[in-house]
Amino acid sequence: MPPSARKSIKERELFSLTSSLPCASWLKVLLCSPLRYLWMVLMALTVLCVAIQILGVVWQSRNDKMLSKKLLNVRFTIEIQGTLPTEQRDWENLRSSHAPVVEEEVRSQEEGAPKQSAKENQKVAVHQDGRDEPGVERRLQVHHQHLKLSNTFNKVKDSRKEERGKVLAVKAALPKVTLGDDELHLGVPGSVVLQLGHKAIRVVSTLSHKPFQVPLTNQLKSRNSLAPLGTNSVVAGVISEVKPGIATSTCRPKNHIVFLKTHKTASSTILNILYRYGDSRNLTFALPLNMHSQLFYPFFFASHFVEGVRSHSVKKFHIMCNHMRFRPPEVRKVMPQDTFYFSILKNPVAMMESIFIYYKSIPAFHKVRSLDDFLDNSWRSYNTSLPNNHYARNILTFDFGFDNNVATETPGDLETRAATAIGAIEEDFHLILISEYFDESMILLKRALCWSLDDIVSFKLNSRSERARNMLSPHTADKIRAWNALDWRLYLHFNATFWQRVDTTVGREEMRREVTRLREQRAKLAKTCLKDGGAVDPSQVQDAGLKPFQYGAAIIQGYNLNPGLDGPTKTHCQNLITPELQYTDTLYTKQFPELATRQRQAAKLVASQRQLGPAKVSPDKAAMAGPVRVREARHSRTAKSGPRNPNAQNQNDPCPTVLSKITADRSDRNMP
Ligand SMILES: Nc1ncnc2c1ncn2[C@@H]1O[C@H](COP(=O)(O)OS(=O)(=O)O)[C@@H](OP(=O)(O)O)[C@H]1O
Repeated sequence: MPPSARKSIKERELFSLTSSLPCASWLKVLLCSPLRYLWMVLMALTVLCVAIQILGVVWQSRNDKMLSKKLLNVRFTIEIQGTLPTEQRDWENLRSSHAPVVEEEVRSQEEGAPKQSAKENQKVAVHQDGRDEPGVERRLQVHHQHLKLSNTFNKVKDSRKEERGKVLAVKAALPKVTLGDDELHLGVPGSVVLQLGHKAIRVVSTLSHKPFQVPLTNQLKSRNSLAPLGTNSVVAGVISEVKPGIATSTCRPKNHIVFLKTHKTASSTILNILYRYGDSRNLTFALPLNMHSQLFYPFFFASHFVEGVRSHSVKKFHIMCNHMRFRPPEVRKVMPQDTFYFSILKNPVAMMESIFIYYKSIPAFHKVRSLDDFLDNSWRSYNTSLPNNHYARNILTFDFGFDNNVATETPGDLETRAATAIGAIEEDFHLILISEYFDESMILLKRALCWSLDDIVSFKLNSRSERARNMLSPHTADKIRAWNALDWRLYLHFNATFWQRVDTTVGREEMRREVTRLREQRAKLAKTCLKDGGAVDPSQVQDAGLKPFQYGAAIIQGYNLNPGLDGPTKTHCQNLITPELQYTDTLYTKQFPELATRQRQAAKLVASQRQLGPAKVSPDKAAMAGPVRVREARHSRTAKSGPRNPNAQNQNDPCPTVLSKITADRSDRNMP
């Protein structure tokens, strides 16, 4: 039907156009209908939707391809062993400055689907050995609390854009989680936790099919140019099997270790732990030259103090842990680049009480009647240029390699010096433990080194009998804190960072549980090994070879073994209670059998010559085992000839003549 006259000219034109078209009449109806514009819009939308769908399919298939490529290149084995501690150090250094940023990032990303993530996590844990582990949600939550930032995070964010995946976080030190007596190591320091934006599969693993380069930043550069932190950090791997929703993890025990053995801080107990660990695995110790018991303390450490360095007879050292005055560049000449550095501090108040008894013979303490007497008249009895007086003041600061004397009347100087020491220690050490929280310290150490509970169980060594202790008044405690102001600041700082670390890496609740397990294990061992269930006075120690070194006015306790022990149990029990000096000799003999024979012969010769002169050894000390007795004999002589001012530059190193003299009679043990 032709359009009516009322229809507009436009419609008429349209009609004439459509009538000429070779198409169906419904199209003509459509185009001429008053709703034609609506129809046209609808058609356009339909075309748009189809186009979007097609694009989506192409996009998805591209993502699929990338995901499978990525998963094929994820591995749970760290191929380049040496890089891990370096990475951990990165994280440690970066922690303070960047943590809030990453945590914010992690929070904002997790808030999107918190429940889903947790649920998936629960399903996804798998043990290093491949066993599925149930109930890991809580641990993974703990683990997520400790996500820390580094530049790596930005790097990963970039890669996220490329890969269209979703990076959840980069993590500093993935914690081990404990499952009964077993431990699940949730990864390695520097692991990347990925949430790939694909079908809700969450992969927790170490990433990278190619070297994961971390940009070198100021924070990453160590003050002493330690490892070029972050560079060449490679965590490579291949995943053999990917189960959707399965988290994977790994953590490799560290065995390159430096322990700065500070004085009167429970360091002999830690030394015993390290000795047993290394001994049972045939690791090589950086032992003092010529069978000495200390690394020529109180001289600043020098690499040639270590047996095997100058002779090049040892190619690689694993553990260095004898008393030394720390000097980082020299230590690094001996130890591998990826070495883990740790030490321990003690409250200077309790420490001073112990030191005063133990080192009563040093010039500073020799003539005073009591500790209060010394503190009140230190201006008279404390002469910095006399040998061994460094024991009397800020001994921690001294051991870490700093000047222990400070003018307290100039507070600015004190604060600057304390801050410098703290900064340097933070840079040089991965972990600082606290003697007052020994068991908690061991848990932190266990986690940091990726060791087992059995590795860190110990008995208290080098402890004084109750009879040789003095109560201190609050006033005396105040005086000690003022006198040892540098040590006090160190202690306050590292006590705080210790608990921060507990909170951020373990959590108080989990720490309590782990400490309980450690104590149970210790109690079990004590029942098996110890005759009297605990320590006894030295006079009651039956095996002279297990008698601890006695010094000053202290009465240092020892242990007796349960009768009837044999085989590996006896060896294990015996190692647990072997005092420092005896164990050091044993290890030296194991590492350098020929040198040890020669040293013993030389020592015998010196001892027999000395017998011609007046004997200066007390009956109690004379009853000790061979090596201890020899050391004891030389001890009183060298105490008098120790470095006069160990802080002076020319005292950094014993000069060759002094060294060869010391070497000849193995008389380095100025003080225990
Ligand atoms: N496990 C544990 N927990 C807490 N305290 C402990 C532990 N082991 C040893 N100790 C105490 O540490 C003091 C001895 O320290 P050191 O072994 O470092 O002394 S030394 O410098 O090697 O001579 C010594 O302190 P005092 O007894 O107050 O002198 C030991 O009792």
